[in-house]
Amino acid sequence: MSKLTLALVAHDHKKPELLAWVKQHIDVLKQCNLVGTGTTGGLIASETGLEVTRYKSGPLGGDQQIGALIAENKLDALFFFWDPLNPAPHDPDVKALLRLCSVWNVPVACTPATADLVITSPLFLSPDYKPLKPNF
Ligand SMILES: O=C(CO)COP(=O)(O)O
Repeated sequence: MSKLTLALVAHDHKKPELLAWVKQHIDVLKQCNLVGTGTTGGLIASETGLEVTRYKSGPLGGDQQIGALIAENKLDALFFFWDPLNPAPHDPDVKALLRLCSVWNVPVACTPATADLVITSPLFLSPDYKPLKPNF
């Protein structure tokens, strides 16, 4: 069975929440290929020992690199704890990344509660479950 590829991304004020969530679900996450934006990926790798492929930091293009994975059908889910209370200089990139999840029907969780529900779904690791992909 091929491993799922998951992206982990958090804005600065949300990084502690994402780190706590990763630690809580480490047994499932260990079974997946993990990618992340630069700072988030580095933090998760150093704090948990998980292997994380790191792209550029979000403001420097990391969100767009993850968006490219989605457009190439190489990402199975995005866990993106974005910050609703602080403006980001790269807000258009954030919006573009979330938009591509909708375009390509990629599961995206933006809060710990949603992320809990996604990762504990019986469908999550099921080899029989493949989300429908649009037929462009
Ligand atoms: O800005 C981000 C997502 O929009 C995250 O980038 P970092 O992981 O490099 O902080």
